[in-house]
Amino acid sequence: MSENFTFNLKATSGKARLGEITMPRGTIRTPAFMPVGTVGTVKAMYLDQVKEGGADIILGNTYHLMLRPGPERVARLGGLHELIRWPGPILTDSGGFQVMSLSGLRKLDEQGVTFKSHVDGSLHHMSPERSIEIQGLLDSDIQMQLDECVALPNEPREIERAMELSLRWAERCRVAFGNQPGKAMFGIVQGGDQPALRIRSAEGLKQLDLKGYSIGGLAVGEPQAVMLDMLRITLPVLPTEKPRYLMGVGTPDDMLKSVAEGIDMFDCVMPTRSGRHGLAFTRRGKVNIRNARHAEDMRPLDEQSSCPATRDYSRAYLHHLVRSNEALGGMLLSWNNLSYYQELMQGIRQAIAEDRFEDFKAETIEMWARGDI
Ligand SMILES: CNc1nc2c(CC[C@H]3O[C@@H](OC)[C@H](O)[C@@H]3O)c3nc(N)[nH]c(=O)c3cc2[nH]1
Repeated sequence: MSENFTFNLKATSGKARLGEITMPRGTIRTPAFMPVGTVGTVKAMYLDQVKEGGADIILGNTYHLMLRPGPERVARLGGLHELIRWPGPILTDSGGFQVMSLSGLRKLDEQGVTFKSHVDGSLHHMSPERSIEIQGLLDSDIQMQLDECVALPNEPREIERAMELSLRWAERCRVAFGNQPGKAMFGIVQGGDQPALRIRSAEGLKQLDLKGYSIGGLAVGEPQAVMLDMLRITLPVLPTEKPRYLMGVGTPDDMLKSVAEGIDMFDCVMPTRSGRHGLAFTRRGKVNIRNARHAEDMRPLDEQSSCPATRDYSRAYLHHLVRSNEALGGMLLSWNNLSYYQELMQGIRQAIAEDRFEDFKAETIEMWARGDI
C-alpha cells in the first residue's frame, strides 16, 4: 500500500487503459466497477461476498448518510469503514445528485442547496464546504465535489449556469479538502450535451490539478450515442495520468463502449437493483427469471461460473423465490449480477493487458446480442 493516492497507467489497447490506484486502504484495479453501497450497505449482499466477488472499492452516499445515521454519529462510531466492516477504499458521492433527484429541493444558490429530507421532512442546508466536511467525517477515501447535475434534454443556458456553478463549487471543495495525502477529491465535469460547455468544464477543473476527474451529468436519460459523444469530447481534454470516473454507468454494453473511450471507473445500481427485481445478468445476456418459461428449468444460470448463486441454483428455484417475493431471490440474483459485472471487468482488464480489447468488446457484445438463453 502507499501512504499517498497514486494512479499507475500499466497498459493501453486503443484508448482503453489498464491501471491501478494505490492508496492506504488498498489497491483498485482499473477499469473498475464499484458496487453501490448508498446507505452503508450493498443491498442484499454480505460485504465479504462483495470482496470475494472481485470488488476493490465500494460507494457510499453523502446525501443518504447525512440524513441517517448522520455524519457526526458515524464519526463517533469510528467512521464508515469501521461501522460497515469494509476495510478497503470507499468512494462517496457528494450528495448533489440525490438532492436534485430525491429530496424536496427548496433552494439552490451560490452558497449551496437547501432541501427537505425525504426521510422525515427535516430541513437541511448543504454547501460545498459542508459536503466535504461530511465526507471527511465518514472517513471517505475518494470524495466528490458538490455539483449540480441537470437533467437532459435541457436549455443550453441552464446547462451553462449549472456547469459554471459546479466549477466554482469545485474550487471551494478543493480549498475545503486541503491536503490529505492518502485521500483524493475528484472534480466532476458537467456541461450536459453541449460540447463547448464540456470542454470549458474540463479545462476549468484541470486548472485545479485534482487527483481524479468524474464525468457527471450523463446517464440521466440521454441516448447512449450522446453519452459516448460527450466522452469523445471530454476525455482528450483531461490529463491522461489521472483516473476518469463515469458516474452512474451502466449496462455491460455502456461500460465496454466507455472503456473504449478511456474511462477507468464505473458505479451503477443496475446489477443490485435489477437483481432484486428478478433480472439476471449472465455472460450470454440477460435472463428475466420472473418469466414463466423458467418455472421448471432445472439448469443453473451458468454452470461454468465460479459464483455459487450462478452455478448451484436452478432457474426454477430462482423463479419460485422471485415470484414468491422471498428475500433469498434478490440476494442470489444480486450475488450473481455483481459476480458477472466483476467477471466482465476482469475480462476487460485482461484484454487490455493483451492489447486485444477491441476484439473482446466485439465478442462480448455479439455474445450478448444472441440474447436470452
Ligand atoms: C444513474 N445515473 C447517474 N448517476 C449519477 C450520479 C450519482 C451517482 C450516485 O448515485 C447513487 O446511485 C443512484 C450512488 O450512490 C452513486 O454514487 C451523479 N452524481 C453527481 N454528484 N454528479 C453527477 O453528475 C451524477 C450523474 C449521474 N448519473
